[in-house]
Amino acid sequence: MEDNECRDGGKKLQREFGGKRKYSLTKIGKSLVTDAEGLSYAPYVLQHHQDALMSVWPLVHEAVLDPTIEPFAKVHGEPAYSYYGKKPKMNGLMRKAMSRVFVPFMTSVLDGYDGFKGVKRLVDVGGSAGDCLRIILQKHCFICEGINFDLPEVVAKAPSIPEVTHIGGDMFKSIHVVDAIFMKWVLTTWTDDECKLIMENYYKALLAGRKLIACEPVLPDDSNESQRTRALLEGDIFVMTIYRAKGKHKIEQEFKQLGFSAGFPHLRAFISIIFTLFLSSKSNFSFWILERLGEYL
Ligand SMILES: C[S@@+](CC[C@H](N)C(=O)[O-])C[C@H]1O[C@@H](n2cnc3c(N)ncnc32)[C@H](O)[C@@H]1O
Repeated sequence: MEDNECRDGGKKLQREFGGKRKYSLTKIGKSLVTDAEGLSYAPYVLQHHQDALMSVWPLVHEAVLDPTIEPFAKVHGEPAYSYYGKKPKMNGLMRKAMSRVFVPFMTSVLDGYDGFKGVKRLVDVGGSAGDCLRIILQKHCFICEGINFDLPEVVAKAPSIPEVTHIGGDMFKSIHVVDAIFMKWVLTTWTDDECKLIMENYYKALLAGRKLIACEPVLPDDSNESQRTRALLEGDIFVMTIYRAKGKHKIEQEFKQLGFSAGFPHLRAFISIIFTLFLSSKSNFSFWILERLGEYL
């Protein structure tokens, strides 16, 4: 809560309660309390402050000086994805943390975007435990089958979800042929060359006229001091430190070039502002709808 808000709130309460000082939670404090939908930011805060992550931050400068250094792997001897896969407690906390982010995110996506129409088989690549897919299938009953595609060790622990098949694999090698590919928060952890490789595999897996729906954070062209830009850049630094030193957030033009180089000449961008991400800040996600050459209207 801003100082002014605190002072004004304090005065108001003193008036209302006959001069007696009363205390209440600030907006940020309230976000840590479980809401009516059973969600809270508390696991998100706890997840970001786990020892395994905190011990990596002091090495962030090394990754800036030399991007071949992976701070997480240097501290723990292996990359974050495989490390998390072996730690059920950490994985569980991350899932709880992410649910506070992806439930409002997916609700906002599905309220504002109708591009799933006509899709019968959908794959969520890097879908983790399949939670996003569950929300998509609940809203869009016309989708007959959802495939949650992630690393074998991740899907091995995924809970059973009606109409969802969990498939373990490697998106760098191949993925299943479907009507549409959904992907959220995946490209941002890979280099441009790796992103291109992933997207070329998607292109091969998609039949003519089908599409890739990519939901990724998009940086503004020019950096500024706004809370939104700061939150996006903070996400970029988080990825660099915890996941991949070479992974980076991109601006719109970079996404366009990437899609084009992987064979997707048509790109539509939908911008969604997700108010609830990163506590009080507004965060800007774009959905990049990449379509196969000339075959999709
Ligand atoms: C940042 S998480 C995003 C998870 C989910 N899409 C979301 O938005 O909450 C990236 C996901 O990609 C998965 N992943 C990493 N490497 C992969 C690979 N080679 N093939 C398939 N999935 C992979 C990770 O296991 C993880 O679940």
